[in-house]
Amino acid sequence: MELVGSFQDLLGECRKVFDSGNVVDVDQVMSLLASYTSKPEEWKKFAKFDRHKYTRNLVDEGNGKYNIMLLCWGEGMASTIHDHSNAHCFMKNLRGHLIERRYDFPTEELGVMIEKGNQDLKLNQVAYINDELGLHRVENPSHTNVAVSLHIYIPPFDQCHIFDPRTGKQNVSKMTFWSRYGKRIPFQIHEKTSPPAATAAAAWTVQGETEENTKNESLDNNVQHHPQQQAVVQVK
Ligand SMILES: N[C@@H](CS(=O)O)C(=O)O
Ligand SMILES: [Fe+2]
Repeated sequence: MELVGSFQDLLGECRKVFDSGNVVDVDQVMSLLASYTSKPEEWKKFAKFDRHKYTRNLVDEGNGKYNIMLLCWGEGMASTIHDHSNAHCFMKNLRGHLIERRYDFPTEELGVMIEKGNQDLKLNQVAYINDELGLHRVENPSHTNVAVSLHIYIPPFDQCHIFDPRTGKQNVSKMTFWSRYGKRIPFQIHEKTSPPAATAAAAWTVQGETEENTKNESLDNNVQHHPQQQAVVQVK
């Protein structure tokens, strides 16, 4: 495969590939993503960070067929264990270092979820997951550097399941964009789709946290690198 020259070219190539049929050739898309060398000046207008949680920034709505977005991870930020609503999920590291941890769907007998493998996603590396391959969570392990990843979801989805790592219980999490096409989305109040807090509360306890500061029903889940500090909890 030829090298993709720029971020804009990559978006154009994705459009061609995904418009050309209904079958997703995973290897082809992975090679396409791998062939682009990240240049921050080409994508930085989409990369908008928040202090408290990782952000999802829409780059291309893909004619309704797929979504391309940049995810911006502050120091120590992470997602919690989640699925991808039966979509294909491609990701590529555009900046920094990320770790992807994988899990199986919990069985009927719920219990602590055990990581079945993990991979480092170094700069420019590409990964792929779908629900048949299992669940995952992603984290920026750095205390000092931010990270940015490009994600492609085909078909697009706006909610997924999140899983309590201690019990395997699942909840629905609505997913939103922090910005679209480089423009910040005005503050919105989102209806909660999850059951009452009691069921979700347990989902977010990271080692060392108290129950009180863990009521969080969203997909983001900051890693607590400094046990002496309290983890920041997003309140929607
Ligand atoms: N799938 C997650 C990001 S990740 O942790 O893979 C999302 O779209 O927000
Ligand atoms: Fe994911």
